[in-house]
Amino acid sequence: MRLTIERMTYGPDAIAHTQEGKTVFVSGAIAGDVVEAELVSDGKSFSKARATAVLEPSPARVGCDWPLASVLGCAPWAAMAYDAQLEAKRANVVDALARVGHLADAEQLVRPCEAPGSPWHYRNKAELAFVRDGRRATLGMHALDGTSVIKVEDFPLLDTPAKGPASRIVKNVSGALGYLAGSHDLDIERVGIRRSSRTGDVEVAIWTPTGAFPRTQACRVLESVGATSIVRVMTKGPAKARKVAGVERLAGAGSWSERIAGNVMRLSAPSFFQVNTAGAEKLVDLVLDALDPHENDIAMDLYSGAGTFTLPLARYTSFVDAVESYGPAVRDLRRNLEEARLDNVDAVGGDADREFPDDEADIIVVDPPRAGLAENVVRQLSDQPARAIAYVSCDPATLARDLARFREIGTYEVKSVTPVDLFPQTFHVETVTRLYRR
Ligand SMILES: C[S@@+](CC[C@H](N)C(=O)[O-])C[C@H]1O[C@@H](n2cnc3c(N)ncnc32)[C@H](O)[C@@H]1O
Repeated sequence: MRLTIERMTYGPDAIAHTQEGKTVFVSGAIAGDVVEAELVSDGKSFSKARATAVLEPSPARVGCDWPLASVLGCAPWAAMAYDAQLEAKRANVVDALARVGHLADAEQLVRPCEAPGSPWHYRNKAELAFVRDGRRATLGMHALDGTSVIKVEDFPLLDTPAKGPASRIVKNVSGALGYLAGSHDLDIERVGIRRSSRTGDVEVAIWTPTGAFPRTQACRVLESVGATSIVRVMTKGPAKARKVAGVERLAGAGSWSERIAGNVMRLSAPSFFQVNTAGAEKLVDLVLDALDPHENDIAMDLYSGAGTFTLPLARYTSFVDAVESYGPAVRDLRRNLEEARLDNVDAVGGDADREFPDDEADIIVVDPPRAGLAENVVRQLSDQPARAIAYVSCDPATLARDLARFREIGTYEVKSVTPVDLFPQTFHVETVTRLYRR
């Protein structure tokens, strides 16, 4: 079947229509391509297809030096020129606001997509799958089709120092664990690598179930990989709802630090931190710009994590109420505040809805996970006297739903939505929305 690709979805696929007008989600193609495609599934309202040949390439089609980009799930848009990626991300945000949030002025609200860093080598973190077949071990990434783990020794999305052992960290860790697997029953679920070219910190986190682990031997083989910290994160519970049971320091610092927006943040392996430091710094800029903090202000930071926005807000305001539900992140936040000598923050561990601060805030930042804000959090925020709310979101659809709820209640007006590209070569997009009190 010959298809002309119209646009990208908020996902790895692109969209085309058959001559009869049926929507087809096409993998392996980008907007502007004309492709030959084979049907993968044919549903009632839409079909799925896979491009088998590019008949006429899109003007936005570019070559990519990384051969694994098209097979791994981590760079599904790598065949698209970077400018076209930014435009497609903005279009997806407009589409979500219009379709999900029914915001008729979506096109006017959404600004051009910001591109704060390099389109490659931007990640401070690599998450690698570990699979064993007898004594052979593979450290790699899941293939786009989810059927296998492909060995990865070079990961060009990872921030890479020019020299030193840390420049080959993925290859080094792969070699070390492969060697160890030859003589030990290694029950490893995955391996996380965090690296900062700003602080020089490199952390290797080995995720395993609780129970026996050859820690002495693991330390010995990992000694020369170039890490400043090696930890074991122990997990328990059923596969789909695995919980962190504890973090054990195997060697070095036992945590990882990053410098961002004039602050140093120290993080334990399971705590959230944006994978793109330059991008996170742009978010801080946009949030501060939206909130315009004054020294007598009371600020609120819901879903604060380890303090990306809490620390700058604490420097510019008189007091910050921070709420974060994940224990290790709350501990990181308290330690980061202590090290920065900031004592004007109440760092509360708990759910943002149940632990919603009693204070009346002047300015508020919220940065929830993909699920967005609980309906009651929107209600509680709408009851606040704050002059401005900055809503940082990583999911355009839940953002759209929440903005529609803010509009319905009516105390806050949506002024603008700025997309920020923290995840080049992928469809993911972060946004900062400004809401001002009417
Ligand atoms: C997208 S992260 C943002 C963290 C932080 N603002 C940052 O930029 O590093 C979302 C955070 O919300 C936390 N979280 C998830 N559900 C929550 C809830 N119901 N109440 C409070 N925090 C929650 C997560 O643990 C995570 O740290």
